[in-house]
Amino acid sequence: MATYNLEEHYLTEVPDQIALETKHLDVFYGSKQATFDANLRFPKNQITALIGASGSGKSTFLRSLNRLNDNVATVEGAIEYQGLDINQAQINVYEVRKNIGMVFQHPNPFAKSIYENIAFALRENCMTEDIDQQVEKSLQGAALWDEVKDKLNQSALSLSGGQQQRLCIARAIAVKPDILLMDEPTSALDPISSRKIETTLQELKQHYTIIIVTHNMQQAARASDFTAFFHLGHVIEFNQTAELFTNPRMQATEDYISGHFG
Ligand SMILES: Nc1ncnc2c1ncn2[C@@H]1O[C@H](COP(=O)(O)OP(=O)(O)OP(=O)(O)O)[C@@H](O)[C@H]1O
Repeated sequence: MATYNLEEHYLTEVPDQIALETKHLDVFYGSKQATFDANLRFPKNQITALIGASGSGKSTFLRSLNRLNDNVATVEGAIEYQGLDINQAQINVYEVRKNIGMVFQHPNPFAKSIYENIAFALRENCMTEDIDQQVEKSLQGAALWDEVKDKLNQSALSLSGGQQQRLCIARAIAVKPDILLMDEPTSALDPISSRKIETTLQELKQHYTIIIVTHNMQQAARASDFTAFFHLGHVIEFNQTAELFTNPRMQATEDYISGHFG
């Protein structure tokens, strides 16, 4: 497939602050290439949605951003964060993951109390000061505090799926990352829980840059500021979400967002 020229990615307004940038990112599983020459700039304190058909390389790309593909795939190209290429072998991946956190598709709280889920993450990262306060702050950030403040010692597994996912968000933000990666964080949840997380994202973006993979077009349109469209491993369009959904430049984007794909 031809490489698309995405000099400015069709952006109608180029954002002034960039939190993370990929340059010529290629990802291979053995000899099979899953992501081709991905050049994306993620605007700071904004939500960017990654959309595209199943198998188009969204998760592969997302997981590369905080080195979760180490030992799984070969990732070539640069991932620039705070002036460093964090895709270099000598970079400390634990430090990368502290700054660039991940929330997975299925809520995965530890089989510990609600409190311990967060306190444990803090201790693991040597953040042992004011743990009670940090636990409360993180739960408030994930819009869960009011629902759990009277049962912090109960098992996290006693929470509903939506609450568990917000606990995972609280755990991710407890260690004060800069960037939150989210891989279909609401796909296992009911619509009300999903909407609650979408609302939470709007609060979180004041403090974090968020990159979210979603299959839900309404969610991408409602919740994100920017959208990147992946097609057969290529990023073929990137723009302000409102613009991409109302005025897609590429036929493949139009086909996908209007449901004529596959
Ligand atoms: N661990 C792996 N080993 C080998 N191939 C993989 C692996 N993970 C993904 N792939 C392949 O890489 C390609 C991209 O997959 P990826 O999961 O990134 O797509 P996606 O757009 O996130 O799909 P979905 O929306 O279904 O999650 C697919 O062809 C997939 O089969």
